[in-house]
Amino acid sequence: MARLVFDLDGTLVDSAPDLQAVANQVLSGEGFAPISLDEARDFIGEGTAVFVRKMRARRGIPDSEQPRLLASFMALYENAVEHTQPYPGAIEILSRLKESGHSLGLCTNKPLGPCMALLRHLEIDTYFDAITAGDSLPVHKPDPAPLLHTLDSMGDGPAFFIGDSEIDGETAKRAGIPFVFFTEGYSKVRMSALPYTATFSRYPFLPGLVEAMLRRAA
Ligand SMILES: O=C(O)COP(=O)(O)O
Ligand SMILES: [Mg+2]
Repeated sequence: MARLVFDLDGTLVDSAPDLQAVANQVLSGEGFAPISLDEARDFIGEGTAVFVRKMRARRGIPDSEQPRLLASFMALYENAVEHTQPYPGAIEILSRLKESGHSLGLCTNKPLGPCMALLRHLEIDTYFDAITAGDSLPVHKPDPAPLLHTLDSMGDGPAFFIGDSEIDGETAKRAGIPFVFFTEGYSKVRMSALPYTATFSRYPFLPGLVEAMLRRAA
């Protein structure tokens, strides 16, 4: 059986509309124009502090405002679940993989508060044997520590990291874990630039892919 660690934003769920809504509430409170959904997608991947930094830069808001705007952002982000949708089939396939005996983990740069609020909202908070969020450790992805920390509490077995971005690819590479690339998320680079072992675009393809990778690893 495998240890399957998933990224969250852009991999299991499309959360960009919620991040866009939070950003636009913060921006409108400061008298600035809103950001588009594409901009929100572009800013996701390296955690909330980086999202807020990129959002500020887009509107020319000075660095000195980072702590204050990050705090306003976090307060609204804590329960931002309403506009987030799982990718088609993601939840069913997670549950099928779990029933087949695989161990599931989550390694995200989303902070633990909004991460858990979202998992509870989707009723999948009990699916995971280990969860490492963006603020669980002093470092976050692409540092390999969060991925290795997640795997540590998942027993034994071949490990795979399933994610949507170059940050995830880099994390997997530095941890020495094969990377499975979900192509429908928020990646900003060409696919050929990513160090992936396998790739999929639709969740129903994932169980077969996992079986094939396990056969190859055996
Ligand atoms: O919150 C982010 O910036 C990214 O989150 P992710 O690691 O789940 O993609
Ligand atoms: Mg992601």
